[in-house]
Amino acid sequence: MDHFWVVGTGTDVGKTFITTLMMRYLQRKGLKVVPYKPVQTGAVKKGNKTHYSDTTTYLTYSLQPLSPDDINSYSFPTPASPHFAAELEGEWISGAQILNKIDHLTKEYDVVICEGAGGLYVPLQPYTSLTLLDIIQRSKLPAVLVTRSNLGTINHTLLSLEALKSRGIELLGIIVNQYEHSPIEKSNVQTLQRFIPSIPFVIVEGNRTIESFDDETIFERLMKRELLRTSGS
Ligand SMILES: Nc1ncnc2c1ncn2[C@@H]1O[C@H](COP(=O)(O)OP(=O)(O)OP(=O)(O)O)[C@@H](O)[C@H]1O
Ligand SMILES: C[C@H](N)[C@H](N)CCCCCC(=O)O
Ligand SMILES: [Mg+2]
Repeated sequence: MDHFWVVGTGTDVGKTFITTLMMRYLQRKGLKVVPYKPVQTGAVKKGNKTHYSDTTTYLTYSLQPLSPDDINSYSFPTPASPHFAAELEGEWISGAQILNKIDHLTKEYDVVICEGAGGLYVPLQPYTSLTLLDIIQRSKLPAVLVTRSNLGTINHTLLSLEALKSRGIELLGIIVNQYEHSPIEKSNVQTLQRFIPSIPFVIVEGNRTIESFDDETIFERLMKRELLRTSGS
């Protein structure tokens, strides 16, 4: 079975939103799916409770039971780069631990969807050059890139694609998120398609709920055959 990363051109582009949509889409195909957020930062306080929006979103919207231990390795309260958020807590993010976890999960689930933290060149440790991109490369899994639709996305998207290509990371597709149908967004998508002619594009509209995508097959053309095969098919 293919497992893959959902990565972004930066933070807040919609990686969790898209991961959740793809999780539900594949769960509805009868596949046993786990979203895995290796490192999340930025605790959300509600009253005397603290939670993390990424894993809370997975748990809230999953159509299958999820074990909290399976969906995350590191959580740090400061909304900052993983290397700094970990340092503030006196913690150390181990790349080997993340890769071992992914290996374990791929043996337990039909599909593992790994979500990045921020963009690609995100440091994981305060005194080394280890980045999320290194981990993605070492995992040998392909990636879906989530990008914005508005002004600035052309450069951010092409730079991110260059980074993936330079590491030999297979690109499954590009998801243009929070699309609002403006002329500049239409031009942005056409321009990106001109620069990246052979890759599937999926346009995801903004201001919609997770459930509102349930009956859509927007990910059909993204999914390689292996992802759609359910047992016995
Ligand atoms: N297509 C969409 N429609 C409606 N809301 C969206 C959409 N995409 C993203 N959002 C909302 O925008 C916010 C940022 O999205 P999200 O949390 O998925 O970003 P992210 O890339 O995962 O960020 P991080 O780098 O922190 O992991 C969230 O509140 C999310 O629910
Ligand atoms: C806090 C935020 N929502 C993400 N969890 C982490 C973003 C890291 C960005 C690092 C950087 O590119 O400066
Ligand atoms: Mg997220």
